[in-house]
Amino acid sequence: MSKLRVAVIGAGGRIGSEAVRAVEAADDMELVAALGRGDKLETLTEAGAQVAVELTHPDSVMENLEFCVRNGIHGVVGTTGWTEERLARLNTWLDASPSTGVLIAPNFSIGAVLTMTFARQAARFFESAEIVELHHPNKADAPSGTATRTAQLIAAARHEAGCPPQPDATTTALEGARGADVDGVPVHAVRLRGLLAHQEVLFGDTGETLTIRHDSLHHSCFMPGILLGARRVVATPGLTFGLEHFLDLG
Ligand SMILES: NC(=O)C1=CN([C@@H]2O[C@H](COP(=O)(O)OP(=O)(O)OC[C@H]3O[C@@H](n4cnc5c(N)ncnc54)[C@H](OP(=O)(O)O)[C@@H]3O)[C@@H](O)[C@H]2O)C=CC1
Ligand SMILES: O=C(O)C1=N[C@H](C(=O)O)C[C@H](O)C1
Repeated sequence: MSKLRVAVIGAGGRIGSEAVRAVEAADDMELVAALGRGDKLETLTEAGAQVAVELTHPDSVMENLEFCVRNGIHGVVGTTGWTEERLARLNTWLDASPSTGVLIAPNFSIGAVLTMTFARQAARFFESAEIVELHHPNKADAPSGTATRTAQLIAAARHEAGCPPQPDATTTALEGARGADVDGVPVHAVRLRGLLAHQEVLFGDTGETLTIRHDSLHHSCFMPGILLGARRVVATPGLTFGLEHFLDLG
């Protein structure tokens, strides 16, 4: 069987360099291009890439994806900074290239995906929910893509269940003291040397709290998700948001 022809964009970065090694080590894949900043996107088409793994920066991802989708190259995207407006633009490109698939995964680690799933399940049972995400200080965006997605899932589950807004008697506060408001869920971002990527989802109700915590300790934790995404996206046209859709979680 022929190998899947995979390229990595952002190949010199923290996660990109790990992804290069993971693709090279996968028996069913061939690394056909490894692009850094300033490299020509045409390298992807010249190399015959079927899938591009995009791990760059929120300022770069849109231009890279537009090129990929326009040229029928499937995308596996870990880069963060997604907004409704950006997703709408991406969907417009995908509409014009209907056999192309793009997976955007706010987090490729299985533990983080499960954290989001468990948080969504727990959301309707507790009056209060807050998120603390903790990352290395080189991270460009806050709150993290994972925390934003987790908050959106919690908010949607609470809305579906008819939960009222969370209790919060704060009337005076320093700016930022109550975190960022993501669909009514406060999200607090810590940036600390020594950390990689960590998240606590805190739920509270009368007489009890529930904390779901996940820790990414090494970039290798993202690799099984990236490789799975590359294998599945080639047969999944359109936009898939979240690795959970490829995990058969039930
Ligand atoms: N979904 C997930 O599971 C994960 C997602 N991420 C996300 O991935 C992204 C990258 O993170 P991280 O590796 O820590 O960041 P880094 O800054 O370490 O790496 C990004 C790399 O991309 C390069 N780059 C920037 N723009 C381009 C471009 N247009 N073309 C090619 N290369 C480019 C950078 O080059 P230069 O240094 O010259 O700027 C750098 O080498 C972030 O958005 C992060 O949040 C990270 C981990 C897991
Ligand atoms: O920048 C990072 O490091 C990470 N970014 C992603 C995010 O914003 O959620 C995934 C993970 O948290 C690591």
